[in-house]
Amino acid sequence: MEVGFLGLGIMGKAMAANLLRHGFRVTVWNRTLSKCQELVALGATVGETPAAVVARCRYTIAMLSDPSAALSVVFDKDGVLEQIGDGKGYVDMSTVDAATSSKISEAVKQKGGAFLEAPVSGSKKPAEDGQLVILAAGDQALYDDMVPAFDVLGKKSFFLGEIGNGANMKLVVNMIMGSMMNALSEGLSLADNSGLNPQTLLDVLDLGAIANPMFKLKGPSILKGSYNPAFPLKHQQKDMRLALSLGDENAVAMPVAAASNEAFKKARSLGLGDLDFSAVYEVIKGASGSNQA
Ligand SMILES: NC(=O)C1=CN([C@@H]2O[C@H](COP(=O)(O)OP(=O)(O)OC[C@H]3O[C@@H](n4cnc5c(N)ncnc54)[C@H](OP(=O)(O)O)[C@@H]3O)[C@@H](O)[C@H]2O)C=CC1
Ligand SMILES: O=CCCC(=O)O
Repeated sequence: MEVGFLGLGIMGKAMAANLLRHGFRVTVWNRTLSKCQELVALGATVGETPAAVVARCRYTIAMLSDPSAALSVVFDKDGVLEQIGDGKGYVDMSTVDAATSSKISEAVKQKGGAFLEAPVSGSKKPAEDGQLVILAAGDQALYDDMVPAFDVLGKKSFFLGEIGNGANMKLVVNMIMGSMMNALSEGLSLADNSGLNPQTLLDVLDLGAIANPMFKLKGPSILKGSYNPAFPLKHQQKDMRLALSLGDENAVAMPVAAASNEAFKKARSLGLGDLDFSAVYEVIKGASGSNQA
């Protein structure tokens, strides 16, 4: 199977490499074109523009930072829309809001193409290991065509029906995750400021009812002050913002998420946006005057 891949950031690079390892022929494009070279070394071909990739491939996947990037790659000059048409499918796996996804879907369909939104749960390591959870919605025939690729990229795919359901599911999941990261950070800070050993707190958490892979993975690196980005904080804040907007639309009160969003915004304002989202701990620690170095 031949696929195009647009966007070779933390996630896109790992996902495209995974497809290549599993025998897919992959044509890649990235805004910063030089980043394509690592994938060329693994056997990829480069398309000079999104349009060139779509012209070459029946199916094209995108993994881009945010709604503005997702729209730009489709609608701008040399974008996806210039070459999408009958018999071609476009699959956007970026985390965006339903309105962005619908706009892209309508435009692609108007040109005769098929569109699927398919954001993912899981970060850099699951992307490298093909262990993502895929939250697809939109064109069911395109979903069926993409199953071989989704089986390589993920451990489980959901088809959630109409456009917007995948985007919204992803935003709900990340809203919960962002709030949990804030709760963990407050807990670590409280333990530290109460004279407890934060590592012992992590050990206790890991044995109880709220044990989870995220606390287990991020807790120890937070205590080391190590925030090498797997999921950049600026993207987590974008997801909190989009989830809160979904809450506004549906009149759902989300005070916990709103407070968490403030902490992520503060972290961004302090220049922590490119670090891992667990760096929000630095804001919470700072606010409480932690004892920890
Ligand atoms: N990292 C993670 O753990 C996860 C991330 N996600 C979501 O996946 C998406 C990608 O995340 P991630 O790989 O971490 O992000 P990165 O910041 O590492 O990569 C972002 C990608 O988007 C491209 N891009 C940004 N702006 C534009 C633009 N205006 N036009 C064209 N391309 C653009 C970047 O190109 P360039 O290289 O030129 O800057 C890069 O390829 C996001 O929506 C994120 O929320 C979902 C699950 C997990
Ligand atoms: O959107 C990013 C999600 C990160 C994760 O699921 O670990």
